[in-house]
Amino acid sequence: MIASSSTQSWIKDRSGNHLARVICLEFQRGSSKRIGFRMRFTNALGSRLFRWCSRENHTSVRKLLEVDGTSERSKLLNKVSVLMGYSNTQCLIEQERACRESATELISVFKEIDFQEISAKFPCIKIGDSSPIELFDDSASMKQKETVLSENLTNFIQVSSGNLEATYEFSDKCYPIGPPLTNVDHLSISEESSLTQQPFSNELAVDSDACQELLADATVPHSSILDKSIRCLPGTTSRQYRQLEDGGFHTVRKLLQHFPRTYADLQNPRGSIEEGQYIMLFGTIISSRGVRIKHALSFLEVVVSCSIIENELSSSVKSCNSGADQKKTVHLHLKKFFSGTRFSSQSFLNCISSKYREGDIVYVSGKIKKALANHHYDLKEYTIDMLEEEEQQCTLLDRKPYPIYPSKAGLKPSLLSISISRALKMLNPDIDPMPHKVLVEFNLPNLFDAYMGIHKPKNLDEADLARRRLIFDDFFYLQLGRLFQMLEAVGTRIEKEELLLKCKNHELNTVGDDEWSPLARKLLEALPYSLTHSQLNAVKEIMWDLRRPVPMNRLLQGDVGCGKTIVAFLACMEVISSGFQAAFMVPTEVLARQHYEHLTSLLEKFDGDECKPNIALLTGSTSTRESRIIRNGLKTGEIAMVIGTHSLIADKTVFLALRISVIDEQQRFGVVQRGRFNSKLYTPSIKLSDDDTISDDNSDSENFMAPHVLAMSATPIPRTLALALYGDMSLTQITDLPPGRQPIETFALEGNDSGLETVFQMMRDELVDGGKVYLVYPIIEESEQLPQLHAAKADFDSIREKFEGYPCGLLHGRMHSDEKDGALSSFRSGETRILLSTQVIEIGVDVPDASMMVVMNAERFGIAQLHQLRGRVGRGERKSRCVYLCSSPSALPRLKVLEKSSDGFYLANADLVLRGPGNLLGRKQSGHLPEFPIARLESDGDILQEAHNAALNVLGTSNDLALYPDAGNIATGQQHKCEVSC
Ligand SMILES: Nc1ncnc2c1ncn2[C@@H]1O[C@H](COP(=O)(O)OP(=O)(O)OP(=O)(O)O)[C@@H](O)[C@H]1O
Repeated sequence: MIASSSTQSWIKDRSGNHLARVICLEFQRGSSKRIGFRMRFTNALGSRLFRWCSRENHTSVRKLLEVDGTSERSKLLNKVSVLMGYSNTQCLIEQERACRESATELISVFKEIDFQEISAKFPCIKIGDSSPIELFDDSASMKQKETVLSENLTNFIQVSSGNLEATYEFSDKCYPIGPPLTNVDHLSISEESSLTQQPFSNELAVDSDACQELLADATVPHSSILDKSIRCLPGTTSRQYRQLEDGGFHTVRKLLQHFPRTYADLQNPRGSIEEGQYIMLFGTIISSRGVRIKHALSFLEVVVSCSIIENELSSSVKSCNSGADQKKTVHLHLKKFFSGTRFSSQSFLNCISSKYREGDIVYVSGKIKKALANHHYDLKEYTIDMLEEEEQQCTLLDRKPYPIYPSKAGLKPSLLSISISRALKMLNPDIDPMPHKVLVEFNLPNLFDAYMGIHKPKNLDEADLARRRLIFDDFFYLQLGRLFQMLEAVGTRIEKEELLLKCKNHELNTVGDDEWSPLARKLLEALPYSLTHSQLNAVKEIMWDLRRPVPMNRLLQGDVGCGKTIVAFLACMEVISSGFQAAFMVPTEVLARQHYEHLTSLLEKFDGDECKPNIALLTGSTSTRESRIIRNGLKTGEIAMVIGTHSLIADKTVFLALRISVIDEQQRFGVVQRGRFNSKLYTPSIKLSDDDTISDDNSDSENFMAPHVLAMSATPIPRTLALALYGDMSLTQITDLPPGRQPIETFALEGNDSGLETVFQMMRDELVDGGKVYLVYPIIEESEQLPQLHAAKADFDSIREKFEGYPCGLLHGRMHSDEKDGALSSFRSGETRILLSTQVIEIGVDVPDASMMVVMNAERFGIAQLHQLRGRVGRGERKSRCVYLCSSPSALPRLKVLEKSSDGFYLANADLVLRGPGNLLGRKQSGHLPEFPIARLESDGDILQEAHNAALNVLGTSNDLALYPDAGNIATGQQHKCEVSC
């Protein structure tokens, strides 16, 4: 295959040192000819390239990877080496070796430098992959620093090759200050990269020894113990080291940051064991055997005996001691089947069964299936953790919470747990770089106690406090980094202090309504209502952003029905008034049409046609001919604003001069889609010809500026957490509802016959009174698997019969878009009075006089979703009602929460409380915050606020952090944490 020049430059751009090392490794393994042990090629090169090209959608490289078979893989290595600029693989390997020899030399130079002294003098912050930001910027110390560094490094730089200099970044901007060991590790032992294997394993041993010496050096700051290679863990075999490194655990810190997913209660639960139940129990192995069933089938059976307390009331076994606790022993059978002749040999079976010794204490979890004998159960989909270390068994005896670790990269939780225990033993109590004052002020444990508390808690409170501290760290360094970067951009001390004050006070920068553009003012006048106080503030704030010569990136957040749409429309009018274009993207066609009709009706009220902007609607169901006309209009600038769905991000949609993109309900769009939308909007809009003068007073740079982005969301997120969540987005919140809104009366009822009858009567009353009713269903058609669920289509006829005289409509996702629009507009116009719908109406649908909603099988929806659905009623001045019907009484308590409150924030928290702390440290809960492994979106806003305040205080007392010499260590040592780009 002849690689194109784009493939070549693509690979060159990414090759760096990593790829060269991977090639060496693969080559070494693939050509190993040890007798009886021919090592195979690994997949490291393939997986690395594959990850890159899938991320960047590079098809020609992907094709390059489509090789298999040993000889093919050696060809692949050769090909990639050539693309990287070497003559062949051999040549690459020789150069790499030379490089490593120089690296050993570098280590000896490092040894002579007093890094602690340097880093204490010149602390720096390093966030993610960014270059270190120096915290000391006065020129005198700069000179001093340069002298120190140059004196120490001149020797080395003279002997090192250019290649090496580039690799280790000895440039003016990037000094090897801060904990040097991270860099030394980087050179010799392992990298914080996801390389699956290390090349030159023999040489590694040499480098590793050299590094161990360095690590033991007394000048090393304590916190850098955390950055030691895991190869310093005592009692770990080299196979385990390899496994851990392959799993991404290269340093002690990485290992300690593998947090438990939950804690098991060491008292086995009370109650009875039931079929299908998922249990977690401690017990003792009483037998383990490998059994051959036939020549190619065998199984391993481990029997675990567990003792549980069974309460008389919940027991199926009768006892004469009414109400007393009974201790009962149950036997759990854990079976694993093997097929294949090589798994049926006696030696294999002996080997696997000997791994589970009689008397070993284990922790098992899985699903219960009754066995034939009394008190015997099969455990399906099980996991078994051995409590191998004495310490773990003590935990059991002391009845402390037992941490359960998630597996990672195929590593057994037991290996992780043991390695973590060993890492904890190595920790020093003074590893904490956080200023002591901060810990006292926010009542936080130190880092040592936090790691101990999260991995070996004495009780759940201690685990929770530890978790708090670790979340605080994540947020604190992020805030410190961000604020510090902001301050760096500002010149004098007074300006810096002013900026900090502004951050503390959230001071508003606004443009008064008398200064708005004529179009925005006309739209304001056309409204049948006046804006609420926070709507007005939001518009003023946005207008201020729109006037600045840098692109706005703002999130407009407000509860359902608070009136975000008009705020966004006004922003669009402002840019259209200056001759630019606006794009308004929404997640559904129904919503796009609704916004389009709403805006056109407002524009119709403008006097005189000449100033009315040209608005278009572009969705997936717009006909090809019409789309072509609209796209052409956008390209020529004839159309000033387009409202639509994903079609707006299609490649063929090109704008002449796009200046603002509004993204409604932005959480509905994936990050990738949003990114695509932004980048798409950035490029095509710059194609202006020489005579395309948009506005006399716009400079060229303004015309070529990327568009402003205004994202809208009704998701109730605490302000502070939203700041972390949406990175560098500014936040505007609408906190009040339009006047005249009446609270929605809410009822949660059981959907049995009498419940349904009550609801139907309420509906009848509402219809007689002139209201309109939504009936919301979880599914469209009846399902055999879920017979308890009501279905929209199936109920349609019976509802029509029941409410004769009141026309009914049907709306669901499988309908054609014309039919959907028809159903919604009939309901809006009053032609139909009852609308049977699925949750397609959840987002944004606005029928102000809809006055009642009934949600069938409400237990199928989340609380936030039910709150959004309820927001479809009560959008006008009419008193509205909402009824949640559930199919089982057990769901009622959850729904009753909605009866009590209509505050989105309160409900988000209540949801959390109701779900219980269960998966306390689970990643799932923090789905929105991938950068923060243990922070929870719903509950940890206050920690972020505290971290924000702490960072402000730290920078307030010392703008350049000179008073916090440890800050350099803080920041560099914690660089892995601040992976969010700032
Ligand atoms: N200041 C106001 N006074 C009276 N009515 C208003 C005001 N602002 C908006 N409205 C009306 O309130 C209703 C809801 O507004 P809008 O659709 O913009 O809400 P939203 O914040 O987008 O809600 P959702 O998140 O549910 O989509 C609309 O009918 C709108 O015309």
